Amino acid sequence: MTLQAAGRVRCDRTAAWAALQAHYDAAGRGFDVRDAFAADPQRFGRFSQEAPHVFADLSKNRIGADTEALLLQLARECGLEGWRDAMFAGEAINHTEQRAVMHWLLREPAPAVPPAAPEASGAVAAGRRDVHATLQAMLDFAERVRADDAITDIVNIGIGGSDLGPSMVTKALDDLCHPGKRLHFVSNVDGAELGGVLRTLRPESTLFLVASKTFTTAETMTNAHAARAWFLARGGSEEGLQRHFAALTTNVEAAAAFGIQTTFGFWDWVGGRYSLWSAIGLPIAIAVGAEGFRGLLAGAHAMDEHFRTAPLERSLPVRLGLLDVWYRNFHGFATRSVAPYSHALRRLPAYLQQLEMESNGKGVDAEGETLPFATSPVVWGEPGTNGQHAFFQMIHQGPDILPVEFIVLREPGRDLPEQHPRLVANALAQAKALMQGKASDDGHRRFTGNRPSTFLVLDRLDPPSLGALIALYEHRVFVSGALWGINSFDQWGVELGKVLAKDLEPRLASGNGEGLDASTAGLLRRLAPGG
Ligand SMILES: O=P(O)(O)OC[C@H]1O[C@](O)(CO)[C@@H](O)[C@@H]1O
Repeated sequence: MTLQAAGRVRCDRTAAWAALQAHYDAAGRGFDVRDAFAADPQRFGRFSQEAPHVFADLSKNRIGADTEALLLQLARECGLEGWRDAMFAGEAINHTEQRAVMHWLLREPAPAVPPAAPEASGAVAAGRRDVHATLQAMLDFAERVRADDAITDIVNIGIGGSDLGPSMVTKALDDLCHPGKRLHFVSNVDGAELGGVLRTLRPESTLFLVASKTFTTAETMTNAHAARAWFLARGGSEEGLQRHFAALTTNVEAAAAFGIQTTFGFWDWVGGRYSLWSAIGLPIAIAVGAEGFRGLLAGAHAMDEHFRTAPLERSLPVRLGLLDVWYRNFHGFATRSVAPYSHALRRLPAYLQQLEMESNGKGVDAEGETLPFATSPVVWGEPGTNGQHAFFQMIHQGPDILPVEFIVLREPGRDLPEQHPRLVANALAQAKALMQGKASDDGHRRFTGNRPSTFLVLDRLDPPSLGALIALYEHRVFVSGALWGINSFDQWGVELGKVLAKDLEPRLASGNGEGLDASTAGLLRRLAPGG
């Protein structure tokens, strides 16, 4: 599909792009957030945004009203609204794989269709028919596992999108998790991970979930076969396998060939990194129950509706996505640090790394033409306050500008709530210090300030708020990807390494480097037994 046929215009081919460059040269480069606050008493209100379950303060960023107006013009000239509507209409916007992009459909409440929803296309109508029956079957299964005292350990075997979402969410909702179920997530093909988990388990009290959209991913299949061998070697029977293994996949035939009959399916229109809302979310449903899982979906749906219906200038995913474009393409900021001030959200940065960098880490536009500008920032981070005692030195005083995104909960979690004010005060203090800086004659003690940050606030970390937060990030990635003119929904960049690993693995035994480059051949010899 050409960009033009899709009603899209690549950002650098718009009038707004040139206007933004001129605006950057004239005012953006030298923009000082402190001066902007002094000049505009309404700045906090102007640059904050309510969205379902999430409040965002963008006011400490290097943007003025004129910047945002131009960015919004850019979004309109790029055809963002049409592209967003195409996703919600079930068009095959993932054109390199000929697939619709409908993770949002998994979150629609059953059976109602939102009254203002656009006319359903074939893909949407078909999806609606399947989604709720599958969801109900999966939630019933989750409730049965929750009620089964004989099952104490659930092992999710999956990688990438079949691991990061459920792993992040179950940790985030730990306060609500079933106290009698231990969840384990095994992703790495390094046997140390599965081996370490298996050492703590008994086959009769363990449920393995083999989570793989394709059911072909080498790491997952290797670990699944090893888990099955472990189960059988410890007295488990082939019939027992049926009670102790379930598959979460779009490839039901491959799961059956593996010997698993209990399979919860999903569809090719759910991208791996967008799949925690599908059967891939089964570990979440076991942990927090059907009601909790439905709460997660409801929160995400509320954010979907916000994204689908809010005017661009009041849409939080749009405002954040535009800020990303402004920072990446005009200021040249190469990274965004994510700092959740919440131990429960400690895996959010890892989750976002896949969501953002696998979606928008592309160097060509939708037509395959090499892009003359940068795309996804490097997303990284650690929970606060830990990051403060590690890399915040560089964020405060290093020569690079590293925008930070703080995520803060108004209400404390279950444990030691009296420590919560200290946690929140630290987040506020970091954001303030970054912006304000500190004058000093001693360069070592000087803080230049004017260092940008965004502050996201959730009232509490419950399933709806978390669902909304994740959907917010999904749509924000959609926005910047739409402007960059790329396909945010494929991931061809992971393929080459997979193919080469297949060739190299058998060579490791002998160290045979024939036909390889000198470096790889040398390393092979060094890594071969006795090398
Ligand atoms: O769920 P699957 O098919 O095992 O894939 C796992 C992951 O591998 C990738 O295809 C590539 O790393 C991801 O996009 C995906 O989430």
